[in-house]
Amino acid sequence: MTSVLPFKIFVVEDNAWYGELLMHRLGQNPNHSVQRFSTARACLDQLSELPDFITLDYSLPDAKGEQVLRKIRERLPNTEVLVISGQEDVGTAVSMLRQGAYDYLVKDEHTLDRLWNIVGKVEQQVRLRHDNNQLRKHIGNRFGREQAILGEHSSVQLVHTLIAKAARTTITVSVSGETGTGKELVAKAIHFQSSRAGQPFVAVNMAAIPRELVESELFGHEKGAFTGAVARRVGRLEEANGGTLFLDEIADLDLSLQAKLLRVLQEREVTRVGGNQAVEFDVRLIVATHRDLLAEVEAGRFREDLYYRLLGLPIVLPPLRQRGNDVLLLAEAFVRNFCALNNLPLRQFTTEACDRLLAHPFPGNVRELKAVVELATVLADGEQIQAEDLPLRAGRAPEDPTRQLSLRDQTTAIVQNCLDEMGGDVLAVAARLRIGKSTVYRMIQQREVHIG
Ligand SMILES: Nc1ncnc2c1ncn2[C@@H]1O[C@H](COP(=O)(O)OP(=O)(O)OP(=O)(O)O)[C@@H](O)[C@H]1O
Repeated sequence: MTSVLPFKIFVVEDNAWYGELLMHRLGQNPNHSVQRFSTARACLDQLSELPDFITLDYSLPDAKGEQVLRKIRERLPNTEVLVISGQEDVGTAVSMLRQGAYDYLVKDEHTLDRLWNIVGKVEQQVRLRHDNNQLRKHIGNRFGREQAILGEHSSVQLVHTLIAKAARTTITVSVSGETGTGKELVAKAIHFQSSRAGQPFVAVNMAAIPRELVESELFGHEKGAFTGAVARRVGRLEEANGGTLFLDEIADLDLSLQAKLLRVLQEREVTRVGGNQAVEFDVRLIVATHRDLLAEVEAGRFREDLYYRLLGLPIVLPPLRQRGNDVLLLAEAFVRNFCALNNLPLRQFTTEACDRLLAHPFPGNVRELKAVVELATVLADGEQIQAEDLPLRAGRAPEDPTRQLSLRDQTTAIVQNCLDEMGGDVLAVAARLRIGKSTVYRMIQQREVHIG
């Protein structure tokens, strides 16, 4: 924040003389814009002007300090309120501080100096917070320009539409897709397109944290909560407050922690490990997995209630091999960026190189494609990237988890295979597979398998 932006102060004081005194002192800083109100109502009516700081006389003609403070904090939770009282009363001071007052001053000969120091500190904090938000917005804009989700395939266009829809609200989003398909990119795009762009984006990968540390990573811990907890630590949920929490590889979360996460999400408050005070939080949740979460539910590895709590708006990222010519579009974009970044003359793919890229199954998806074309750019001798420059390893595309065969389909395939091998001899098949012959006969009767 530059010094040109005024720091807006409301002085709420019914004693005209004292009010003028406060205004005069605070107005000595040319960056301060100070307004005085002699009643609580007049101040509350003007809160839409978004003051940065409020000094509040405890005894106003139309309300007591507690009521006014509560109303201000409900509407402007980030605006600091300094209570100034004519009487020294420890009980009142404690109660006001508990309700979130920044400080409590008693009117005496030191009040103006103390007020000056406090306003200086708060102003610094507010300006820092503002700078921070500006920076985050700037990073967000850069993210938008540099980290665009590229692709013309209809499936990618649908992803764009869903991202825009998700960004308009705080709905939970569940992103699924094989490794390297861009799940984290989608999560960031939603965050940076949403009104939370100026707030934190916190990503946690469930598969990357040792099981015994997941709880304290997510929910935080108090000092001494367990061996090694040498200091209090704020959890990732609290860290993401006001912003977006991205839980990657959610299927790897332990069953016992799934129950705890569900509770925390439902109550919208979290208690640090070893602590006893619940802290409220406000986060948009985005989860991702490369597994079929419903299959995990069916297999008893993922809680059904949590599944439905997390499903929200599902976004499915298709594997690269199902995105047609997007492979070439992405490959060219990656080469262009890589050449620009390394001051290399632009390299083009030969027709054979394009054919090889189109034929490769890319089990590592976009991440693999990026690595392959960047290496090829380095390896290429001339201005063209030849098919031989592409370091493509022979690999099988991973099974699409949503298309995995059910147990029944697999049984049918095995029995059919065996029937074919044994020339339709039901008894031999039953003996070999150690299943009852009536099972095989029933499958034939129900036309699940056939002889010959
Ligand atoms: N459509 C896309 N356009 C441009 N870059 C992409 C696209 N999709 C993915 N990428 C890039 O591919 C890489 C992998 O993407 P990302 O990390 O988002 O995938 P992921 O699905 O979260 O991977 P994992 O399953 O391993 O966590 C990143 O460098 C990302 O920028």
